[in-house]
Amino acid sequence: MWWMRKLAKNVGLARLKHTTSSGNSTDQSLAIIGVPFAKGQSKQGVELAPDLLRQRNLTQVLQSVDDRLVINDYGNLKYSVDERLLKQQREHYSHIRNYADFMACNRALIGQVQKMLEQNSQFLTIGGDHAIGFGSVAGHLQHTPNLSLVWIDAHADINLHNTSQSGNIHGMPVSFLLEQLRGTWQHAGLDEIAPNCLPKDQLVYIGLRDVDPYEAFIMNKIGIRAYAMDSIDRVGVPKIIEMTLDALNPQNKIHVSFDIDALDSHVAPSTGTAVRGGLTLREGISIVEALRDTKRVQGVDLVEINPKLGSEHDVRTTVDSGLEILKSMFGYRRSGAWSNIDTGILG
Ligand SMILES: NC(=[NH2+])NCCC[C@H](N)C(=O)O
Ligand SMILES: [Mn+2]
Ligand SMILES: [Mn+2]
Repeated sequence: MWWMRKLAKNVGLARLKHTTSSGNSTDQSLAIIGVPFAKGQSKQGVELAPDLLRQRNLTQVLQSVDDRLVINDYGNLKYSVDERLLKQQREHYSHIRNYADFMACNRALIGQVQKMLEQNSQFLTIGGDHAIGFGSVAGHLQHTPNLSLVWIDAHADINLHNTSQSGNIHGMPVSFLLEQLRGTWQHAGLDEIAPNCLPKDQLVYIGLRDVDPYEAFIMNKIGIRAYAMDSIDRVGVPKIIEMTLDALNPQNKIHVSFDIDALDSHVAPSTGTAVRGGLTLREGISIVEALRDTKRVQGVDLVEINPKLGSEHDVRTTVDSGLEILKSMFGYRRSGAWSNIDTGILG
């Protein structure tokens, strides 16, 4: 920040350390991968979000939050569908939409996430629709088997291929990840592409308000911790955060999968399956701040921003909200940043 440097110079300060920083570690690096995947649902437009966020200066925005963070943008993910996946689709999964594309994209993403974590301390996956939550979390699990997952969403996205009413695979990624549900995808070869999976007690949902009957049945049956909007109303965000962190293994790294539709449609209108009565932006920020403050967040997804839905103003509002969430996720403090300033300015 030029004015701080100028101030430092004018007052003759010996050294002006970091002006805005969140952590004390020196080698923090964040990998970013865009996944322009839109075949998990039927509306065109979500594939434009990664490049739109870049146009809105995603890297610079995150850099301004933490000037020591090294940010590596790996561009947008590419994938190709092979005959084997087409065969799986034909023989077992033709009743859901775009299975082969889903698997091809997520297979590529699983490899990409592992590579990024070998080279960086954290990663951010930008969707695309939430179907890519599978590859992002599965890749994370292959690198870091002891992982906890916080899924912030209006929806549970835990449908099985034979319970989904829409056939949209963005409503199913969690069932590919959970130890207790993977067996329902027995023709998908999951043991090969993603042997490590998530035990149900390391998953917490926050923000639910549109859960399909079969999803509720499944969640209830296997006992999944879910803080839907009604619990948030009853006990408030601080208590929800406390219960979430109590539930998760304190030794584990954390993956935060943030579906923009978790936020209320006033602050995030440009999304394919908007549901009213959601989190305020402040509640969303509070939640990600608390998660960030654990210093255990290693992977983050931001999905379902659709720049083709709504007015220009709607799109701006939605992207702005997404950027605020990411800022807080990666270190922004609403109270200001001061802890690393050591100038001797007050003598
Ligand atoms: N990632 C999302 N926005 N998912 C919405 C899913 C909606 C519905 N439960 C379905 O399975 O089709
Ligand atoms: Mn979702
Ligand atoms: Mn959703």
